[in-house]
Amino acid sequence: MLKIENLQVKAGDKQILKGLNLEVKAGEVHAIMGPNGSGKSTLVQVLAGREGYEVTGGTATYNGKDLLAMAPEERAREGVFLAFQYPVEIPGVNNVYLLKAGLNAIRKHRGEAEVDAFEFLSLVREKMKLMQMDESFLNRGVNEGFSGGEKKRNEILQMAVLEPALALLDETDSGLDIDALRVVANGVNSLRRQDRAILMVTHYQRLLDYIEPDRVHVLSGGQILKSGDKSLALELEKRGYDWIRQGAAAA
Ligand SMILES: Nc1ncnc2c1ncn2[C@@H]1O[C@H](COP(=O)(O)OP(=O)(O)OP(=O)(O)O)[C@@H](O)[C@H]1O
Repeated sequence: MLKIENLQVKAGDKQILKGLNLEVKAGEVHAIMGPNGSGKSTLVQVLAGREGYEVTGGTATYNGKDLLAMAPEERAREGVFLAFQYPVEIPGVNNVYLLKAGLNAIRKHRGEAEVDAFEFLSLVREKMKLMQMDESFLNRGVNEGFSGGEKKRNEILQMAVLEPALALLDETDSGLDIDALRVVANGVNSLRRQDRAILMVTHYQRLLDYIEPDRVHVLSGGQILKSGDKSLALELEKRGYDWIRQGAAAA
């Protein structure tokens, strides 16, 4: 579904990604871990099409298409979804409006009719129940005044309603209390499907106890230095990142 080859990305004067390779197949969940400032957020932001980054080399192919050549809204319509590390507040735009507009844009792109009001409401209610969110959140401004954890739940609610093909989650676990972590993980797990891929950035192995990844990658210094199964995350928890950096430098 997603194939990244030799991706090089700059922001300002800084070369952040320095030849990153990664392949994620449909049905798989991959975790990206790595030290602060290594380029994890940059990777998912560039895949989602955020402005401010310059791709200086390499490719990213999504379902056979050149992802980097697509406008951000085109990527979203084609099923790419990014749950932000720091979800933005959009005062004046209520949550239910955003969800409906997003869903209708995707349906229109697929040549489907707009969602029926009744069908939409029952879909949203079902997903809010899954995320253990009170319905009063629907009529509030998007993330406006939400607590940190509520914003993260709201990101997963959006994802559950929009049903993306490629979900990118940037530190969705940060700032969540223990119960909320379980709720968010349940929400993500409910979206695991053979035709969907999930790429999640996290610092903590504990998220991976709830959402079991197929692959774990260590991004350090702008490259994937090591990949493995979930046992790699346990090893990182014990040993940190230095041994990986040293191993790469020696190679
Ligand atoms: N616009 C920019 N101009 C200059 N440097 C930038 C810019 N954007 C990001 N960077 C730098 O690029 C590096 C990678 O940032 P990024 O946010 O991708 O790291 P990260 O791996 O997600 O870190 P963390 O784990 O702390 O969230 C950082 O050193 C950051 O300061």
